[in-house]
Parts: sequence; C-alpha cells; structure tokens
Amino acid sequence: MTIESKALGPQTAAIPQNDGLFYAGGWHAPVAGGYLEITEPGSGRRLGRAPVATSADADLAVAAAKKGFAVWRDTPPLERARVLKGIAAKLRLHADELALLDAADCGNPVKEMAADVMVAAALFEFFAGLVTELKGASIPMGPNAVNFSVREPLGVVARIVAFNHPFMFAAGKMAAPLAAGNAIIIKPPEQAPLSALRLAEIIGGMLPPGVLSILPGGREIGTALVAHKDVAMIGLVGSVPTGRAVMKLAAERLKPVLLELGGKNALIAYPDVDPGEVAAGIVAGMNFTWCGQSCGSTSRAFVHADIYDEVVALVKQQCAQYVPGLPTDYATSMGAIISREQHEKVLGFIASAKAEGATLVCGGKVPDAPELAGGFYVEPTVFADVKQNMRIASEEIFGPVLSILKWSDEGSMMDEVNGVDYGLTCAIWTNDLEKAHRSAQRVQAGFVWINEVGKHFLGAPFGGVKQSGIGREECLAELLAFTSEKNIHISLRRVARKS
Ligand SMILES: NC(=O)c1ccc[n+]([C@@H]2O[C@H](COP(=O)([O-])OP(=O)(O)OC[C@H]3O[C@@H](n4cnc5c(N)ncnc54)[C@H](O)[C@@H]3O)[C@@H](O)[C@H]2O)c1
Ligand SMILES: O=S(=O)(O)c1ccc(CO)cc1
Repeated sequence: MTIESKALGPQTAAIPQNDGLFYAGGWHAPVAGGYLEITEPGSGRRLGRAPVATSADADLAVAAAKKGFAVWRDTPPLERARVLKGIAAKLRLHADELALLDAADCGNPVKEMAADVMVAAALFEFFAGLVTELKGASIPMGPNAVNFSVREPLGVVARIVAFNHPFMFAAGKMAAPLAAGNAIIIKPPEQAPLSALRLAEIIGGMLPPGVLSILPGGREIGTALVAHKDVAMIGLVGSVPTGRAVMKLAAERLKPVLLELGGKNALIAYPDVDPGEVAAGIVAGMNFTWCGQSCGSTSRAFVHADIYDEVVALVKQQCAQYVPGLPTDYATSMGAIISREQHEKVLGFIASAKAEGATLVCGGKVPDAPELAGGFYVEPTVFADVKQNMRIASEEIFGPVLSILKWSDEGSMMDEVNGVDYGLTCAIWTNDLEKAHRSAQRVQAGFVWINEVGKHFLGAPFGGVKQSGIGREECLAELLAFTSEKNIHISLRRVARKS
C-alpha cells in the first residue's frame, strides 16, 4: 500500500514490506501476539497492521541481542561512530518517505515529521561525535600502583517510546545506547509503530545481527522488557503513571531507569514585555502544529494583569495561523490527534473547562471541513480566566488546549506555577535580567527558557524534576547513563614465580 502526499512535491511512502518483528538481524512473525490494526488519525481509516510482540518474543530477541552485544561492545568506539554517522546519512536520504509514513500514522503534519527525521539524524551524529568521551579517570596512587576507571556498556538495553514523535523517538533514542556499545531494543508506540518498522528495513543491515531489535506492541511487551533479567536498563518516554509502573517493576531487579515523562508547563509573562512578542511565544509554546501533543508544551500561560487583555486578544489572533488539515499535506499547519480515545479525552477537558467557568477565547470545536470528516481533529483552543483549581490548570491534557491565568503578585504566581506535580519546562518572558534570573532559580522545572520557548539544543540537558522524570537526555549525560564505571587497580609489585 502506498501513501500519497497532497500538494508540494511528488513524495510517496510505502507501508513497510515486513510486518514482522525485527531481531537477530532479520524478520520474525510474532510468537503469540498476532497483529494490531493501525488507524490513520487524519481519516479514522485503517492504515495497515503491525505485529504485536509479547514476552516469548522478548526472550528470543534478548537472546539474539546478547550475541550482538558481544560483537558490538568490542567494536572500537571510532568504528561504532563511523557506523552511526552512516546511519544518519541514510536517514537523511529517506527523510521524505519516513516523514510521510509518520504523518499518516501519527497525525502530525508531514512538514514537521520531516524535521523530526533530521533531529534523529542529528542525534546519531551528535552521539557518534561523543564516543571518545566514554573515558575514565586515573587516580594517583604513588609509584607502586596504577588506578584507573573505565566506562563499559551495560549490555542489552531497551527504550520504550511515546507516540507524539514516533520516528524521532524510535530512531533518536537508540543513538546514545549504541554509541556507548550496547545492544538496543526499541519498543515503538502501539498507536504509530510503522516508521520504526520501516527504520529497521532501512538500517537493520548496517549493524551486526542482534545489535538492533524493534519490538512493536503494547503494555505486555513493555512490561516483559522491563522485567527481563537480561535487559540491563530501561529508558522510557511516556506518561507519569507508566513511569511509576516501569520504575516499580525495574526496582525488582535494581535496574536503572531513565524516565522522560509528562509536563504541565508554565509560561510566565512579566508586565515589561511587548504583548505581541509574548503572545507569539505563548502560541508557539503550545505546539499547536502537533495538536499540543508535546511533553514540553507550555500549556499554562501566566500573564501579568497589566498586559493581560491585550495578550489574550493577540493570542486569539495568532491562533488563526493554525488550521487543522490533512497530516499528509505539506501545506497543513496543524494535524490530527493520535486516536479516537485521546480525541474524546481532549473534548472532555474542553467541556470541563466550560463547566468550571473558564472563558473560551477561541476554538473548542471539532472542525467541520468535509475532507476532515472521520479524523480526530480539534481546533486550537484557548481558555482565559483560568483558575488554579480548575482541571485544565493542573492536569496534562496532551492536546491543543491552552490555559491563560492572570497574575499580579509575583509570590502567589510562583506558588501556582510550582503548585503542580510536574516539573519539566518553563518559559519566562521579561527584559529585566534580575527578575528573569530570580524566577529561573525559583521555578521547579528541569529546562527553562528566557525570552524563548519550545526549542531543544543538542548538548543541553533535557529532562524533568518532580513527577516529570529522572535523568537527562540529548547531552553527554544521556550517553554516560548507558554505561557503568569500573575501577581497576594495578599493583606494580612483582608477582613472578621465584625460580
Ligand atoms: N519528557 C519527555 O521527553 C516526553 C516526550 C514525549 C512524551 N512524553 C509523555 O508521554 C505521554 C504521552 O505518550 P503516551 O500516551 O504514549 O504515554 P504512555 O505512558 O501511555 O506510553 C508510553 C509507552 O510506554 C508503553 N507502556 C505503557 N504502559 C507500560 C507499562 N506498564 N510498562 C512498560 N511500557 C508501557 C506504551 O506502550 C508506549 O510505548 C505524555 O504524558 C507526555 O508528556 C514525555
Ligand atoms: O516531546 S517533545 O517535547 O515534543 C520533544 C521535542 C523535540 C525533541 C528533540 O529536539 C524531543 C522531545
């Protein structure tokens, strides 16, 4: 089956030829899980099918991965780096088809998904460039001994990823573990697994057999990997409840976890900023193009009373640039929500905000364009006069719904900003360096922008505090997290046989 893109360019993408599981360097039918029908969020129609891995498949894949690991761990780091750079180049070559497949499968606009492929390629290049940093230290011992530490890969590791950037996560999250010398098992999101299968078709042959496994499926294969005695570490991109479940199960084997979880992030606007600039920042920070489905979305905007009315009016104007459209169309500025279930959840939040007395500024409806019928679309939605005790102000919606809250006392505002369980990102807008610095120190978040929003910077540690996660990614710490340090002490005294 072929997916065609409407407008701009002749791109087509193919549903992966192989609908099996990828491990041991080849394709295998699932032992017991069968196949899952995949729905296209943009149309609500069937897109294809994907295999469902279960614990029996995990056993087979992990056994093969252990063999692959024995080869990969002994491959010189710069040779591993050469392979990873080759993978990056291959991804760039296939960017258009991968983007189109992802757009059809997850509902995000194809233009954005092309950028995601480039981010994944950049992650491969970034971690390839860091392999010589997998080094230890030597500890002074005097003339009769040498003491040093080395960093070793952990073994077979698994990364379980979320649906909002299916390809970027499936591909990009394997770069650090592979650079460190581990064998990697990727568990793609059950809602959008096709680009991960296509990825295995494209790069599977570039790594020694067993080093890469792709095991689609749902919670069952996720828990099987977490529980598996020969899986040394778990990285998860997902929700807080899943993070808790993963950490609990991993604790039974004292297995390290790297958790990138949800957010209910704040944007703080001080009264000294230009209302137009801050309104543009508020709208950009919502990631409406992905229907707000981003852990980093600043979905709570705290706007000072002095500029509040003007900013709300400008936010409404700015939202007009996001019009829900077919995800596979290169002209589309805003895509579809991942699933019928998530669509209903988002509409439920909109209903609760109205019932609790928030003021609807724009959106709030399912668009009525005939070509979108059947898909899971919601207009960019903004509520003003939101109060801290409303559901939309404290729960992660993971949808295109922005809350605007008014503040006048900085201390009370900061209490509200920090009054949620999450702590992923925060954006602060002011021209006053002292205020910016003070708020950046006080805010409980792992990643703070000042007069900026939404952007990630390779090398800058990304991750959360509180319930938003454990560990840092997109930086050297991510690479080192997939290693353990071994100390070696060499006594220089002679132990030769006295003959
Ligand atoms: N911090 C980040 O970098 C980041 C990035 C993207 C998304 N997210 C978060 O992800 C969530 C949305 O994604 P989602 O709905 O796919 O999340 P989810 O937690 O439902 O699923 C994430 C992944 O975990 C798997 N899974 C589910 N239950 C599991 C279990 N008990 N054991 C092992 N694996 C299990 C799923 O199959 C999926 O592959 C949001 O909360 C969002 O904020 C975080
Ligand atoms: O999950 S998101 O916050 O949307 C996200 C966006 C970009 C990147 C990498 O640049 C990672 C996560």
